[in-house]
Amino acid sequence: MNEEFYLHIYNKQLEIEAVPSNQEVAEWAMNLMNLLYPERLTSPDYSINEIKRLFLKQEKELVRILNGTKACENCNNEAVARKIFESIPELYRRMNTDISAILEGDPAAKSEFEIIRSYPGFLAISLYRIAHALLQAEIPIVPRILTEYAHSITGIDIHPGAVIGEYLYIDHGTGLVIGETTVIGNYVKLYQGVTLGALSVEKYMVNIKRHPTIEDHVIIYSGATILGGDTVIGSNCIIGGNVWLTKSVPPHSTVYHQSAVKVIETKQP
Ligand SMILES: CC(=O)SCCNC(=O)CCNC(=O)[C@H](O)C(C)(C)COP(=O)(O)OP(=O)(O)OC[C@H]1O[C@@H](n2cnc3c(N)ncnc32)[C@H](O)[C@@H]1OP(=O)(O)O
Repeated sequence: MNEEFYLHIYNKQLEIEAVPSNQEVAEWAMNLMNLLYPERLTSPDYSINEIKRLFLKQEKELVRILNGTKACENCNNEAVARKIFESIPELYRRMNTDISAILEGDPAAKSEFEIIRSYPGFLAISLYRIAHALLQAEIPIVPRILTEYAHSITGIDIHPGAVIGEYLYIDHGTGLVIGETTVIGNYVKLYQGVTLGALSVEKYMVNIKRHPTIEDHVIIYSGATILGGDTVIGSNCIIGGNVWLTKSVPPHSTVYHQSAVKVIETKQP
């Protein structure tokens, strides 16, 4: 490597926005999850006072993260963190609706404990819900770091800008992508490989609704792709596996391809 290369890296350092490391952001969120769901820990036995102290510690840690985020240097970070933590009971209530949706919808789910401990869908939704609250408080960059952390450990990519109702059920979830301007109602079920995306992706579309709206009680089976900001999947629809949809669908519809698979028995020699 020559001097020019080292100089290039050195100069890049000077331009970098001060933002706490991705690891610090992820640790903060996972510690919050451990507090909200002590089922995630081995035999926790905190007193009520210790629980209060730990929540306060998390709030202060958020202030520290926000103070380290240069783009937000004029924000009142104490007030922002206070507001976020005041909304934690409501976030927790919403997360619990997601647990109920999984427990009631998935024949393989045996208990809340199992969902809290092992379901990637629940973890991804929970981290999205925290990130969405941070985004609503106009905190820069940190929400996206958080959902991309969730993406890296679960394979589920939910943009923090998506608006998602209660009782979201994600089963398996690997390869699920929910774009920035998606709107999802209540009691929606999503399976692995579903894409809620933009019809085409161009930079000028930055402030345009590019991703679909999914109304209440819709089931979208594995591998389905639903595209476009004007595409509305009406309530109580079932979208079959691998369906490719760029148009709206009226409520109570079932959408699936006709099977193109032919099974031809080959004669034994
Ligand atoms: C681990 C896990 O289990 S994760 C969950 C994975 N499972 C899924 O994602 C389920 C996906 N299910 C589907 O897509 C279903 O077909 C549904 C729910 C949309 C519709 O189900 P049904 O109304 O029962 O339709 P049915 O099974 O009778 O199919 C009717 C015909 O359409 C075909 N068909 C149905 N869905 C599809 C599809 N997604 N793609 C291609 N062909 C399909 C069937 O093969 C059948 O063809 P045939 O008449 O030539 O035999």
